[in-house]
Amino acid sequence: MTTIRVALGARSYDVVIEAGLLGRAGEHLAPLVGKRCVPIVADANVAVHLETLRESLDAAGIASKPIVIPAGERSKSWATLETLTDRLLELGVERGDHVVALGGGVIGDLVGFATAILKRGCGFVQIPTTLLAQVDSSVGGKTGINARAGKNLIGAFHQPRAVLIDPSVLDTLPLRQLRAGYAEVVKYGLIDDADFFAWCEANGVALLAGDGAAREYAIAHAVAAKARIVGEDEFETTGKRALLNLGHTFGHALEAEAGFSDRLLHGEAVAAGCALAFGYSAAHGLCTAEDAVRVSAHWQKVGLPDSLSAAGIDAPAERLVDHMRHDKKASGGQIPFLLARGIGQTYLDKQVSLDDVAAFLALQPR
Ligand SMILES: NC(=O)c1ccc[n+]([C@@H]2O[C@H](COP(=O)([O-])OP(=O)(O)OC[C@H]3O[C@@H](n4cnc5c(N)ncnc54)[C@H](O)[C@@H]3O)[C@@H](O)[C@H]2O)c1
Ligand SMILES: O=C(O)C(=O)C[C@@H](O)[C@H](O)[C@H](O)COP(=O)(O)O
Ligand SMILES: [Zn+2]
Repeated sequence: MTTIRVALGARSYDVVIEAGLLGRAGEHLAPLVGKRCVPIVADANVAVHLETLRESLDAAGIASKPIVIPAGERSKSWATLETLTDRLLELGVERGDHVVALGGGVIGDLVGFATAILKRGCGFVQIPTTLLAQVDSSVGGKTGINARAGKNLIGAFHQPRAVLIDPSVLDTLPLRQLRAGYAEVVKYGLIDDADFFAWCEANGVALLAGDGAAREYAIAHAVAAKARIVGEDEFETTGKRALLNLGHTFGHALEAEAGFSDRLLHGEAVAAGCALAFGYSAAHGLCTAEDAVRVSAHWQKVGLPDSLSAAGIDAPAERLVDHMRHDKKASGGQIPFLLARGIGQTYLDKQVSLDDVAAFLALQPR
């Protein structure tokens, strides 16, 4: 068992990682929830894991109530948020209670936001069931839903009280989803850890093929990196946490263009976005062309998109740039971009001109 502390003063919590943990979740949750009934929010694709979790709570003498919402990105919406908060109110959830988010990043972001605003703040616990949620979204307290204008534009910082990660639940995750989550794993290497990127180059294929040791190593490494960065800049004010947004300004524009649908998953958009960020950096002499090629080559090797065309996006450059204007990092109309001086040397550049980004995007093959 690996335990990683997310150190945030009064909001600190542990992330526990262990194969088979779901079946022992009751023991871990008992000290938090006491004898209160636990609402568990999940989608239909994790029904088998919901059953294991409920049995484990039952064995610990804890009652639970499942709330099942539709799977997919479109559930990060006002409509689903309203249904969910109404249901939680019907169940009589109190501020001191803990709602469990059992699922991927969609469930985690939605439940996190619902509990941030329900009665002005209730407790929640993340039990992530996708690779993406295990290495990224379950940790750090970014919660929210999408707006018509773009991705994650409505939300709050609201930290979970605990995160329980059972890597063995990934056995039921479709390969496409595993790959998409892997993009956020590699992101940590690209940001500030060239050795970890090299580890991904050597072990990514095995990880995706089901190598349990590689999977567990990557999850623990990623969570430790995220805990460190979030611990330094919880509310994304100093620029440190913004590094976790590598590939996301491009990526969110691609997701918006795909209509937040299964046409392009978040992790796929992030992979293409990282390739574009490195491509842009190389085109401006910030990093070498070899670095950009290395990023693209890795995405190709593991079957992730490394370009607009590979992501299936043929939108004109101006429309992509229009999506970017809603970026939450914008300040005074200027959008900072995560660029790279090399692999593991990402930095926030506040001087990038959107005209220049549009010119770069216009040159990308459609
Ligand atoms: N809050 C953050 O810091 C943060 C970080 C990264 C991504 N995100 C958000 O996370 C979302 C993407 O999350 P995701 O990739 O987990 O997508 P997701 O939650 O839609 O899950 C992907 C699919 O896998 C299914 N599924 C989940 N676990 C499964 C399992 N064990 N077995 C079989 N099927 C399973 C789901 O039902 C869904 O169909 C995006 O909205 C993204 O913006 C948030
Ligand atoms: O935790 C963070 O900080 C991140 O940026 C992690 C990202 O992978 C994640 O997709 C996040 O939701 C993006 O946040 P946003 O504020 O750019 O929408
Ligand atoms: Zn992301």
